[in-house]
Formats: sequence, structure tokens, C-alpha cells
Amino acid sequence: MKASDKKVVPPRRVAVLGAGSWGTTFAKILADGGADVVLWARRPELAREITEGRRNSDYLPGINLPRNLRSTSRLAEALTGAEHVYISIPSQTLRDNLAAIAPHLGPTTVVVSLMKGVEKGTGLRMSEVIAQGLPIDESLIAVASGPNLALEIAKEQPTAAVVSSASLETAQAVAMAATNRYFRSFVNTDVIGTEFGGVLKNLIAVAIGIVDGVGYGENTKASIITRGLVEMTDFAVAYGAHPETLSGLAGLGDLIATCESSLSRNNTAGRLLGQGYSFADVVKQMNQTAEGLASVAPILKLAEARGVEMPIVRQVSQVLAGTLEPKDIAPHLTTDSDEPQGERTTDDGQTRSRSSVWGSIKRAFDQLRDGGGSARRD
Ligand SMILES: NC(=O)c1ccc[n+]([C@@H]2O[C@H](COP(=O)([O-])OP(=O)(O)OC[C@H]3O[C@@H](n4cnc5c(N)ncnc54)[C@H](O)[C@@H]3O)[C@@H](O)[C@H]2O)c1
Ligand SMILES: O=P(O)(O)OC[C@H](O)CO
Repeated sequence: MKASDKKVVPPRRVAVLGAGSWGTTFAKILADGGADVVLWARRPELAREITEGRRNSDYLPGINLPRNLRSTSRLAEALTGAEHVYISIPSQTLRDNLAAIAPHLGPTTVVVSLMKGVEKGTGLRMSEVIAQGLPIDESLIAVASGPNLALEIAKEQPTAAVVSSASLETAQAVAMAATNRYFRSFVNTDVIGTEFGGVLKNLIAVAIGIVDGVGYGENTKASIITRGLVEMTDFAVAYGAHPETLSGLAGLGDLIATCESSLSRNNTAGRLLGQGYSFADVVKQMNQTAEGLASVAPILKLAEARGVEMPIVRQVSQVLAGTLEPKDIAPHLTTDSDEPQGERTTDDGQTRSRSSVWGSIKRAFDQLRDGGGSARRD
């Protein structure tokens, strides 16, 4: 039998780890799609509220949860018998949690990352951390991403997302589970592009929040969103993503949702910075996860390693460090040169900013001039 002849079936029993706003919302999506869902909450009193009161009032006020969704604070109970395990905890805590998850996985359990960060110390994407921390094959790992503001989806406002896995069959099984009357999951096999889309849009959303907080209007924001998408695409393509993924739900789609919405925690964190609060004050004020704040430094390090220019993300990092006034963050600072720059080029079918293409050409010339020795940095 060919792999394509194999019938993809949705799982009956799934676990969701992390009962914050997205974990609880995704658990509702899966339950409304027909699965029997067990949601792991760290606090027993929250698990009780979800199971008995059908509410998670701290994270999703006013939302009723379905009957086929129950919660437990015992990790083993949530994981035992689960065909799919969906993880929705802060990215920086993932690695530590994997050791406790590993012993409870079956040989065919699919593990899905719902997270949108990179690990600070290593710069690894969440699916890479999962591959390192769990004894499972890459074909059993998937990620889900897209324009997915939790509260809107919990209110059953129609929304779409992308599920990506190196195995199309795994992506399809997850997409079937994560589809219902108000939520539709598409599939692709570009895990790198799908994951980086979710990480990078957070950084541009922080920039948008900053200019919003300063009081700039729509021209500034549209310029930053557009140039931000070029930065996102340059970066992701440099790491092997398909450029079309960045123009899709996991890139442009999520960028629009996150930059436009006051529900976004990244946008909110940026707005506080723009209003003059220090980074430390903003961290104190945020009682939910704003992944962008921890991802700025590792993303800039990864960008430097591949020679990708990310002027907007760099400005965000300078505002966070207190070395750039929020009012000075702007798309007109996106190049070191005063010469007019091309907006973008598609010379090799890939979307890249002309300045970074020029940088690559210049480095290649430098290499030739040096007799093909190690690349010099300009
Ligand atoms: N909220 C959204 O709209 C949304 C949408 C899509 C993706 N995401 C992504 O989902 C992930 C989780 O975000 P969220 O919005 O649910 O955050 P949240 O702050 O609402 O919830 C985080 C959850 O993780 C738990 N947690 C905190 N520290 C932990 C630790 N050390 N070990 C285990 N659990 C821990 C908390 O108890 C809470 O249940 C993030 O990567 C975020 O980018 C969020
Ligand atoms: O609240 P944020 O900024 O983490 O954004 C939530 C989702 O990622 C939007 O798709």
C-alpha cells in the first residue's frame, strides 16, 4: 500500500498541556471538533474550575467550555492514552517540561507545538527542542500557527490556521482534529516557515505597539508592517523556509492579526514601551506570555549568523535595552545607507530586500578578491 493510500483518521483522545489562554482555547477547538480532550493545568483549583464549572475565568472570562473537555493537574493522567499531545506553555519553559512528558508517550503519539517562541540560549525552534527532548521520530512532530487571537476563537469567531509537519500524513491528522464549525486548519510541510512566521510576527507586533504608544498613525504602522514582512521573509528564507509560507496564514495573516489587535500581548507590551515604561516595568505588568520579548535577542543572533538585515527588529531590541527612544523607531532607519534602496526583488523567485541581496553579492565579491578564503564581513 502506498503512503498516500493510507486513510488519515482523526484521534479520539487528545491531551493539551497548559491551561492558559491558548491551551484552553485550543482544547475547546479540539473538543468542538469531536475529540475527547484532557487539559493539563498546573493548579488543581483551576483544573477543578474547568472540569466542574466549565470555565477558565482568569484566562477566558465569559467563555463556556464543552462537556467533552475535562482538566487535571496530574500530568500522567492527561497523557495516558492520548493519541495527540498539544503543548501550549511559555517557550522558555518547554525543555524542562519535556523530561516529565517523555515517559508517558506511546510509540505513535503525535506531539504538536502551539508555541510561538525560540529558545533563548540555543535559538532553537520549539519543534527542534521537542525533537531533542523527546524520544520520537520527526514524522510525529507537528506545529500549528496562524492568526489566532485566543479570545476571539474562544468566542467562536471564524478563523483559520496552518498545521505543518515533515510528514504530510501527520499534518493532516492534526488538521482534521483541529477543524470544526468555526475553525479551519490547512496543512503544509514547511515547518521552518510556519514556526518562524509565528515567532517573527511577534517582534514586528512589538514594534507596532511601540509606535502606537508613541502616538504615530497608520502610515507609520503600515510602513513598519510592510517592511517587517520583508524582514520576516528574508530571515525565514535564509533558514530554509519557502517564501510563500510567509505570505500565508502563518506569516502575513498572523502579522496582520497581531499588529491590529489590542488583545495581542506582544502589541500591548510594545505599547507600554512606547508610552515610556521601562522593559522591567513592562515585564512586571504583563500577567500573560508575551513571547516576543524573549525572542528578540536569539533572533538577532540567528540573523547575524546568516547575514540577514533586520533593522526593525534591531530597533526593537534597542528600545528594550533603553538605548533608542521609542519615538525614533521608524521604517526610515531601515538602512545604514542614505542612497535610495529598492523595495524588494524576486530575482530567484524568493522575496528578499534588495539591501540584503546586495550584501550577499558584496560578500561573494569579497570572497573572490580574497582568493576564495573565508567570507569577510562588511
Ligand atoms: N494567547 C494566544 O492568543 C495565542 C495564540 C497562538 C499561540 N499562542 C502561543 O501559545 C503559547 C502559550 O501562550 P498562552 O497565551 O496560552 O500563555 P498564557 O500566559 O495565557 O498561559 C501560559 C500557560 O503556561 C503555564 N506555565 C507557565 N509557566 C510554566 C512552566 N514553567 N511549566 C509549565 N507550564 C507553565 C501557565 O500556568 C499557563 O497555563 C505561547 O507560545 C504563545 O505565543 C498564544
Ligand atoms: O497575544 P500574542 O501577541 O501572543 O498573539 C497571539 C497570537 O499569536 C496571535 O496569532
